[in-house]
Amino acid sequence: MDFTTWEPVYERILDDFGFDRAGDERARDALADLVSPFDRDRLDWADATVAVCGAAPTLDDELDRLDAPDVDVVVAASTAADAVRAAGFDLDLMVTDLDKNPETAIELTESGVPVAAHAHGDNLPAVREWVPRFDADNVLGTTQAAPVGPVVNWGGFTDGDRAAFIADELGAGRLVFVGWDFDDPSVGAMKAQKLRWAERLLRWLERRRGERLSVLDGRRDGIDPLP
Ligand SMILES: Nc1ncnc2c1ncn2[C@@H]1O[C@H](COP(=O)(O)OP(=O)(O)OP(=O)(O)O)[C@@H](O)[C@H]1O
Ligand SMILES: Nc1nc2c(c(=O)[nH]1)N=C(CO)CN2
Repeated sequence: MDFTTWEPVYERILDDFGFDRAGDERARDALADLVSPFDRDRLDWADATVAVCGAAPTLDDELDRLDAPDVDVVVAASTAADAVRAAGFDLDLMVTDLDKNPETAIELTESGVPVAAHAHGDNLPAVREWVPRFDADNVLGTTQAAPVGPVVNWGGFTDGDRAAFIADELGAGRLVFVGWDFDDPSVGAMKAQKLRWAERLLRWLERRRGERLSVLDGRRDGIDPLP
C-alpha cells in the first residue's frame, strides 16, 4: 500500500486517539537514522499462505494450526513471537513497536530472522534504546507517517494488522489468522480501542484484496467501513 492510500485512514486514527502526527514523524526520523534499506526481495511471499499470529490469550491453543501443510510463512506480532518460538515453530518475520519483548527481537535479528521495527510518537525512547542493539542487516524500519529514506509505510496500525499489511505488500496469496480475539475481555480500554481499529483495518484490507478473511466472519455487519 502506498502512503497516498493510507494517509486518509492514518488521519482518522490520529484523530480518534488524539495522537500527534509530529511525534510520529520525529520517531520515524530517529528510526531512519538507525536503519538501512531492507532488501524486500529477501521476503518473496508471492502467492504464499501467510499465517499472521496475534497475541490473544487464545494463541497457545491455536498454534497447532501452524502445522497445516499449506502454511508457507509465519509472521508474529510482538509477544506472539515468543509463543510461536516456544512451541517450536520457525518465524519468518516479527512485527513490533518494541514495547514488550525487544530482547526477542535482538535474538531474532542475530539469528537472521527479520524484524519489522515500528516507530511512533509514543515509543521514541524504545527506538533509541533497542534498534541499535539489533543486527542491522535484519531490520525493516516501519512508520505510520510518511515513509522517509529506509523507513517504509506499507499500512497498518497495531503490530498484528500491520503484519497483515506487510504480508499483503509482499504479495501473499492468502492470509490466515492465528491467536486473534477482537472481543478479548481481558484487555483495557486503550487496547480494546486499538483492537477495534485492527478489525476495521483488516476489513479494509480484505476488501482491497478481494479475499474473505475468516477472522472477520460473523463480524462484518458491525464494522464501520473505511473508504
Ligand atoms: N486479544 C488480543 N490481545 C492482544 N493482541 C491481540 C489480540 N487479538 C489480536 N491481537 C494482535 O496481536 C498483536 C500483539 O499483541 P501484544 O499484546 O503482544 O502486543 P502489543 O505490543 O501490545 O501490540 P500493540 O503495540 O500493537 O498494541 C496486537 O498488536 C494485535 O494486533
Ligand atoms: N502515536 C502512537 N502510535 C501508535 C501507538 C501509540 O500508542 N501511539 N500504538 C500502536 C500500537 O499499539 C501503533 N501506533
